[in-house]
Parts: sequence; C-alpha cells; structure tokens
Amino acid sequence: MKIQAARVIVTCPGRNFVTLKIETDQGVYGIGDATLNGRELSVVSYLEDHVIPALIGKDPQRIEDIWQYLYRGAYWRRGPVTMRAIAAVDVALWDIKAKMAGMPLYQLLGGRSRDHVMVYGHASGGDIAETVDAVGQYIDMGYKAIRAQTGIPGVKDAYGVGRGKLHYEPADAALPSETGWNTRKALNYVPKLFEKLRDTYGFDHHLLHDGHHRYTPQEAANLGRMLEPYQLFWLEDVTPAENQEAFKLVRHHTVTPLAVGEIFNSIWDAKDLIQNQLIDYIRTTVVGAGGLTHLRRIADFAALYQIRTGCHGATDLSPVTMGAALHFDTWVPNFGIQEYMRHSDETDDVFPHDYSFADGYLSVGDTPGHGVDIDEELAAKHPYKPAYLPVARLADGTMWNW
Ligand SMILES: O=C(O)C(=O)C[C@H](O)[C@H](O)CO
Ligand SMILES: [Mg+2]
Repeated sequence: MKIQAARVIVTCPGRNFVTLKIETDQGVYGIGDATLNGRELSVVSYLEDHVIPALIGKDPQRIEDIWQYLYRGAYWRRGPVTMRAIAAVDVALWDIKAKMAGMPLYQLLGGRSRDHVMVYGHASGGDIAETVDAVGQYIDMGYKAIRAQTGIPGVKDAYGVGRGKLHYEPADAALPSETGWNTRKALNYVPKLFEKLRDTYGFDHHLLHDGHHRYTPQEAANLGRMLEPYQLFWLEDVTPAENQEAFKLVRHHTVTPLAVGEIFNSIWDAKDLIQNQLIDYIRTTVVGAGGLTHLRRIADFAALYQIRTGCHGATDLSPVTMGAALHFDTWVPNFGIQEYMRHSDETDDVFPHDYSFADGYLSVGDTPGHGVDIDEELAAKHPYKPAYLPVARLADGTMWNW
C-alpha cells in the first residue's frame, strides 16, 4: 500500500482551518487537522514544501515509522509548526488505518473505556450578573461542567468573553487587536464571580476557570487559594509554564486543581509538571502535540501520577481534531474532561462529522475512521482570511500575556 497524493486544504467557514488529505493507491483517504490559530500559513508551507514531497510512495500503514521519520528526520525538533504538521499526517494515517480495518478509531486504540465523554462549555458575560445568567443557560442545556469567564470592570476586553451565547472567537482581526489587563482588578473580581455562582446554583456542577497565562506564580497561588471555597474542577493556565518549576510555588499554596498544556507541543513541555505532580490535568490535544501517536504517550506518562486528560477543544481546533480527540477520550483510561467550544454551522457544514452532543456529553459514532470528513467543494467557497489573536497590554502600555 502506498501514499499516492497528499494535499493541504485551507478554508475559512467563519474562521480559518488547515486540513491535510492523504490519498492512497487503494482508494482510501485520511484527513488530518493542521490549524495553528493566527499563524496558519506557516504550517501550510511546512506541509507543502517540506513534508508532502517526502511522504509520496511511503506505506501509510507504518504510522509509527512515519512519525519517527518526520520527528527525528527533520533534525530540528518540536515547536508548534512542526508538531502540527506531524499531527496532521499522523491523524490522517490513523484515519486510513481505521477505515481499512472497518472500525471506528477508538477500537484501534484499545476499545471503549466509557460510554460517552463529559465536556465543558464556555459561559461568559460582560460582568458577574451576565456571566451568572450565561452559566444558567449552559445548565439548562444539560452541561455538567462549565467554564466561567467574566468581563472585569475597568479592563478592556478581558480574556474569554464571547459575543453571543454559544460562540467565542478571539482571532477576529486582520492585525492583532489590543486588549487590556489588570491583575489587581481581576484578583478582586474573579473570586466574587465564583461565590455568586455557588450561591445561585449550588455545588452540583463542575466549574472551571482559565487564567490564560496572566498571573505571576505568587498571584496565581493567591487566586487558587481565594477560589478554594468554591471547589473548582480546575484552574487553567494560571501562570505561564515555560518554566515548569514555577508551578511548585502555586502547588505549595493551594489545593485548587491545576490544568495546563494547551500550548504544549510534546511530552518534554510537561515532563517536570507531571513527574513532580504539580498539575492535575494535562490539556494538550491531538493537533497540538504531534497527533494520537504522541498524545497517547503523554497520557500514559500522566497516568503514572494520577494526572488526567482535559483536551483543549477551542474553535481553532477543527472538527477533525475534535473527532480524533473524542476517539482518544473514549479510549484513554485516565480521562478527565473534554473542552467543547461549539463550531459555527458554517464550519460544521464544511466538516461533516458523526459525533453528537446530548445531556452534557459528546459521543463518537461508529463510522470507520475518526468519523470526520471535509466537503472540498464547500471548503473552496470560503477562502482564507488573515486573522490574528489579540494582544494584551497593561494600563501603562506594557505588553502582557494575552
Ligand atoms: O480554550 C481555551 O482554554 C483557550 O485558552 C483558547 C485559546 O485562547 C485559543 O485556543 C487560542 O487559539
Ligand atoms: Mg485555555
């Protein structure tokens, strides 16, 4: 069996996606996601100029060997561009293998560990009152777990506040838009949100919050401690993790569960955090870290330390990544939760898929492969549009972490 052709499809049904389609000489094809939000075309070039020429003629059944060939063979390792390109190839090859076997992908990974996958949705509002209402709407839709982000008085466009009820799309401008940040105001306001949420809805639902890399370790520890009475499911990215040791300080001062990893590319980004048990959930997903082949290694390593998975699932991860992640979630023994930011109808139309939401859970279907396809004719009707993520500045103009 041979890889006969491979091509990259760039489409913008409401937001940009980069998709790899690999075709075999047996008529079976596979689909992989390579989207890197705000930097999409760099992965297009990596795939078209440097990966696809080396794939043609290879046996698509040799997933592990091709993974090692692309990772070790480039000499230059890791990084979001390289690892997304490898992920796209890897997921397309798993899709092909599962289609050839006539099985849904989770069967090849080891079969079901659960009936369906608990997800969390994104509730947000301009202030505490609006956010409390938004959380109520998610509860009414059946969600068991909800991330709550609020606008903060005096902070311009605080992170995570969507426009409309179900959708949040930060990459929305042809050049980065400028948002603000003020840690003092956030530390005053965020705990009040969770106090109000628990007063209003009680303790039956899981509540989550994303710090989006904005706090120093000391501030993060302070926030974690202030949130303890409200029993969060997790506090995410509360401080940047380039320096994995920084989490020691946070961990030492709070029992609020910690999640990190949506921007990680490999097991090496998480190694110290995991083996020192500095986190509770690892957020890395299929497209971020070289596909299923590498993600399962991260998950197995995390399992040794009772750390569970919580795959990133924002809208910049295409339905292809969502489908592949749901097969992974259906299998992985140390599953924690799956993020589920809904795609727009336009996006769903371009990527027909067999996963479905009911009562706070997503379920994969039984279509052979990962169950997600691309409608190329429709995709061609939505050409690429440059769209950057925002940047953030403090009141005095200093650049901060968005
Ligand atoms: O979903 C989350 O937790 C995020 O933090 C979303 C990110 O901002 C988004 O994926 C950036 O592209
Ligand atoms: Mg996040």
